[in-house]
Amino acid sequence: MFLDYDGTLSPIVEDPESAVMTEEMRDAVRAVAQHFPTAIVSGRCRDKVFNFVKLEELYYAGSHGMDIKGPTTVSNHKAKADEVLCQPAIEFLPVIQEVYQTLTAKMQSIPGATVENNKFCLSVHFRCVAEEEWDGLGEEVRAVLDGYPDLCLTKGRKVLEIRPSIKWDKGNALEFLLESLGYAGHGDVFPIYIGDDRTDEDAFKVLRNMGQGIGILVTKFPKETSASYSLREPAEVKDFLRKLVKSNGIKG
Ligand SMILES: O=P(O)(O)OC[C@H]1O[C@H](O[C@H]2O[C@H](CO)[C@@H](O)[C@H](O)[C@H]2O)[C@H](O)[C@@H](O)[C@@H]1O
Repeated sequence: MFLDYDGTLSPIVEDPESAVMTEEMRDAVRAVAQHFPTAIVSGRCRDKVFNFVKLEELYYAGSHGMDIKGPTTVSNHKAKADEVLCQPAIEFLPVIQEVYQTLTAKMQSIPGATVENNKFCLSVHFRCVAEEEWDGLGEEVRAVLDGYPDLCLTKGRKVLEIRPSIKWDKGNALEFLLESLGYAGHGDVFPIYIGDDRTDEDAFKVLRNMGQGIGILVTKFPKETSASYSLREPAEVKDFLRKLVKSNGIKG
């Protein structure tokens, strides 16, 4: 089971640092993880996601999959429990931290703008910035990045994301996790990936190309997607997780 942290497990809030996971959601994820290897995949940094979720039995893939670590405790399921650590963008760490300092200084002049350090990537949030300032903010960010051709810029929901230009996304993270679990090439494995973000499409595509498992997009509105199913909001994700545990005759 693969879960995108933001949106599927936690609603969007004004302050990115104030995201939380409800106890009910934590219980639902804990129950699933008792029986199926479970990973949280997020654009946020791994430590932060762990602090929101606080479940040691999960795999965590932070920084859009560029920082993957296995569980620190064992679960009931029989998945391979070898130590897992994968950081394909490790050599970018100094440059990302340098750009973080520069952008933090630049964004001070734009009320409401914040720069989030996600270790192997950065997020410049403009959710709280006056709309007439958005273009100027984008230009400032692009001007900083002109000096760093090995970094790229993408746009999310009221957020600009800066990442190393390597071919590694949430889809690669999903493939890496399936391989680490010893599931690659096993036709009897059914991966489920739940996500709400544009960046989750890379993982949905992996499942579609494998012809195995399902991608579930969390959205209130119809959207073009490579996912096979949809759920409307985190509350429906929680119910789905509970039903999944029950339908397997497992006590959650
Ligand atoms: O991969 P995800 O777990 O979906 O993370 C994507 C981004 O999530 C966070 O941003 C989102 O939440 C913010 C606060 O609620 C909101 O302002 C923003 O619009 C959302 O995209 C996180 O802060 C980013 O670093 C992640 O990249």
